Amino acid sequence: MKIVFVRHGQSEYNLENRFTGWTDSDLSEQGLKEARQAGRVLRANGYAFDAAFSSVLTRAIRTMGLILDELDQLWIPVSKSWRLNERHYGALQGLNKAETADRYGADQVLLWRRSVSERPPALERDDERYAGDDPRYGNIDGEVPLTENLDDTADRVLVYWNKRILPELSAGRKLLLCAHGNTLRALIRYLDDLPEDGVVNLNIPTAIPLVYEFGDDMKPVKHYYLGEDGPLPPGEIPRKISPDPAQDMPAKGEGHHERF
Ligand SMILES: O=C(O)[C@H](O)COP(=O)(O)O
Repeated sequence: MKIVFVRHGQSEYNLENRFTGWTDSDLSEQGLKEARQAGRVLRANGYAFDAAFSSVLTRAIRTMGLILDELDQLWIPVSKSWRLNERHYGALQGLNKAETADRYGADQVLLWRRSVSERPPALERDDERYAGDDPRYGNIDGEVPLTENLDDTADRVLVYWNKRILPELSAGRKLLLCAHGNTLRALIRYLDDLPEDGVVNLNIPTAIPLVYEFGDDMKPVKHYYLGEDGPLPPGEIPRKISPDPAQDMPAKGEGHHERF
């Protein structure tokens, strides 16, 4: 049983090095290319899907569409849920990451970005960035978040994983999930039972298909990133020039890859 995880291609906010979270920043030109390339990689490896899942944020939906287009599979059932949205970045949303580090210190910004328990300052409900009035969140059970840490994100992602994705996966359907850096970190932390320092050092590159294979007990047995010629050897993730410093961390920051 297999599921392919894909972080969306580079977004406009990624390009501008801004905290994004629930802001609906679309793919940049580069991100559009990356998403199509992810589709071509999957096609070159003979992948075809029975169903696909994404968040309700445009960058993930568009990435999913471009991948399915490359696979000539735009027709398969797709499901979108706010539960797969990026971690809510609170009042940091829209701010430049480097300027925020200058203002609050790099250590504080690293905690906001990578710790599992640290919540960024919360948004106020009267802030124009508050998502509560957005019709796409009309069916949310509970309140639209004002900020989240990685544990909060995991709580809502795992409800969807257990209720919607796991049953399809265990029925043998081949699935594609297009989501976000921190949504995928939260999910992978759970699937691989990563310790806290493992997840702090876990960075997910944009638009590189990450395959998870499961055994009959629905525990992951194997995972690997895909390149055009098949699974990439550990540590050989295509490194992209990214304006987002976290995506270009040296080997020390690639804890996840060491686990292959
Ligand atoms: O929401 C964001 O800003 C990005 O998608 C992920 O950002 P991070 O690397 O700062 O967590």
